[in-house]
Amino acid sequence: MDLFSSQIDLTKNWLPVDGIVNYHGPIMTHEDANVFYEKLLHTIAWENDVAIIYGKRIETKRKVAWYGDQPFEYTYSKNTKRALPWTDELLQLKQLVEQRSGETYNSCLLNLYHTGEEGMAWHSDAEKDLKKNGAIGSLSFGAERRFSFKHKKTKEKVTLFLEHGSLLVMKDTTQTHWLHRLPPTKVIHKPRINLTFRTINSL
Ligand SMILES: O=C(O)CCC(=O)C(=O)O
Ligand SMILES: [Fe+2]
Repeated sequence: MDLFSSQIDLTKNWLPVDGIVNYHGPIMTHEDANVFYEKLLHTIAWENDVAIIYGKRIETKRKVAWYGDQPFEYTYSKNTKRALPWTDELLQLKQLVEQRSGETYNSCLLNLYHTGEEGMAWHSDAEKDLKKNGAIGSLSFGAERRFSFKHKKTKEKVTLFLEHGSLLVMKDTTQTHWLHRLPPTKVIHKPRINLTFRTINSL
């Protein structure tokens, strides 16, 4: 084994029980990650997300976009979106994430957090349209942010940092037993883009 090729153990499971989370660290050069970040910022059809909070329809500051192999309808935060056809950059990134994770995906949800004050609350990605126990490949660009898991029963927490150009893979029973969130923070002022590659059950 070449101990100098990588400091990161890809086989390490960050969850102690009830699921599998592997952090691959950056999977491209810093320069390539910069190019993808700029391209995604300018070519993705970013839209404000809507959420229902205490029965009220609220537009989030965070922006989202949804792409896929087919015009899948995907219900996310009680809001239905139709997937757009892949862009060149998204297809390249999908291929890279598929190679690195050894999984396949047919869709991608993108999130744009303009500053650290935008985040995502505790949730799991286990909507009925998503393949049960399917892998989710999460690519991050821009500001490095903290990402946390919380066990639904024991409330045990696990936290890691998601670097520019990095890949995190959540698989097995992770979504059944664990919540995850992107906590807001006042100390980060730069944007972050996250792509979660997923598998939608197609009819
Ligand atoms: O921004 C992230 O790292 C996670 C986003 C997320 O959990 C989601 O889109 O479901
Ligand atoms: Fe999620």
